[in-house]
Amino acid sequence: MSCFSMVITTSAIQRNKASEGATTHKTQHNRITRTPVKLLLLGQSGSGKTTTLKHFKFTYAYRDEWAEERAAWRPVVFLNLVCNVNLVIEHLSAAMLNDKLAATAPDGSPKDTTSPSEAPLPSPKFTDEHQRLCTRLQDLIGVQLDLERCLGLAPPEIIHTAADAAPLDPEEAEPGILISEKREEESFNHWKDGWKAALGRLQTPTPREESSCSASLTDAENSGSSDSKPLFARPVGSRDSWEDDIAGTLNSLSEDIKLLWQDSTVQEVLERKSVWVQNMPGFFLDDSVRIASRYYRPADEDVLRAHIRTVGIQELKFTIESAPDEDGRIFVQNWYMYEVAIKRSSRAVWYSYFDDADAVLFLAPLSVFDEKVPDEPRMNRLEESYLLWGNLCSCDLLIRSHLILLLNKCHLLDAKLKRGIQIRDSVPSYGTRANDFQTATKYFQQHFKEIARRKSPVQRPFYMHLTSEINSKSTAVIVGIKPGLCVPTRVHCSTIHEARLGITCLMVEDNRFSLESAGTGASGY
Ligand SMILES: Nc1nc2c(ncn2[C@@H]2O[C@H](COP(=O)(O)OP(=O)(O)OP(=O)(O)O)[C@@H](O)[C@H]2O)c(=O)[nH]1
Ligand SMILES: [Mg+2]
Repeated sequence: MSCFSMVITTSAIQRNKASEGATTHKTQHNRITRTPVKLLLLGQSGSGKTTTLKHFKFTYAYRDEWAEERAAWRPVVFLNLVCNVNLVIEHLSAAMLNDKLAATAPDGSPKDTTSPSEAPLPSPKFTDEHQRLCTRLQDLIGVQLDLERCLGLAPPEIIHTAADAAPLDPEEAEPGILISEKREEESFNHWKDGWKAALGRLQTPTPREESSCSASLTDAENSGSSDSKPLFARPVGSRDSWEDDIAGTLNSLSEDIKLLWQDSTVQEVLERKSVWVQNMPGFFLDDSVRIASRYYRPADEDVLRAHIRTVGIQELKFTIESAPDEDGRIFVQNWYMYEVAIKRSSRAVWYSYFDDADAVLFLAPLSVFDEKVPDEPRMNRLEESYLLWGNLCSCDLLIRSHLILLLNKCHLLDAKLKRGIQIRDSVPSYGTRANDFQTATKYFQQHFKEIARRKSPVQRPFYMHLTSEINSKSTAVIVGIKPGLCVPTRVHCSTIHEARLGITCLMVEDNRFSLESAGTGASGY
């Protein structure tokens, strides 16, 4: 079976979008429709699933479609920035309070330490200006609530209580992972009709779907409607007016936000608490002045960097066409991609809905090796990825699907290691290996490979890539699963390349094309 992948850089895509009008001979050619491709995107929260979808949308949507989508992300960027500020203020206020308490304590000693065994550090130098900043920026708490309400964000995920919880699979039951299967199923039932309706739409294409190249990022939960929706619900009423109100508030606080983020004491407070805001999803503090300008409109890069948590299933459809071959044939192929944001406990229910998936793209961020799963403080995030990956590999229902493992956020991993963060402190099995990028990625790759070997009911190949999904200079997207896949005309490739061994990456950079066998990827087994 042959497989190949295509890696497209953002800059190349933009150039190609600029020349969209160039393909004018469609009607004179024989159009041959190929079997659709169905791709599943899985991975823990924040692993980069939506970002991957955005890459595809960015690649295949017409300019006006993308422009509309991009504009719709403006309030999400606002929300991300406001959350960044509120997080910083929270830590600053706590540190100032701690400082005050220490000053009034009988021995007058500051309480801040880097670790209990270390001597107390001298207190950071707080001034009245810090207090004033906290006061002036406190309006942003209300702004955050307004934005969340206006964006129609879903309530927090189901909270698993010990009372109604039971381990799903005794083999997998680990301390701190008690999950209510019943409540997950209720949640699943809430949106699975949307999934069925989505399938219905696939069977009766709308005129838009029949057009030569269309893309729509829709929310399967609301798929009873034929309109495509952006990734979140828009509020009723004049969107421009509430967005502009928020833009006005941000604009009036722009200078304070900048002062806050550039303040050395604030940086010291965050560092002591090991709060790396810059590594968190949706970090925009370095761009606060630009974003808080009254006429701000998101750039493509902002959209890739913005984060809003996906609930349920997101669907992206697009059609790609080959360039006409010598016989004047144009191959047309529909692609359906689904981001599945469901807890691991409900996999038994939902896997059956995807058993015909051609491939599963599993995203596992490597930079999270020292982070905990929110709401499950005893679980390491890398450990969660291992669990999810093991579940996927062992699933009989998905046995026919190709597995592509993207070890994502590599540049963040590199940055953490360069800051001196020791992997062995969070991953004891790492032992005394060198704490560098190469050794670490080799170790993590080996671990994922080993899980696949142990858990797969039958031995099958899978493909592994090191990626940075928001780094447009490196791997951006991977497409192309089936033999004979159409190569989109938009990237001006007229040849279909088949890989002899595993995955081949088609590199498109600065108008130059090259094929790289496996690139940063590696096959399993
Ligand atoms: N620095 C960095 N950030 C990334 C990378 N890939 C994704 N992100 C960011 O990580 C955040 C989360 O990415 P998403 O694509 O929304 O993650 P997701 O898997 O869809 O998350 P949920 O919908 O919450 O399950 C976003 O702010 C992205 O911009 C990466 O390679 N490097
Ligand atoms: Mg998502």
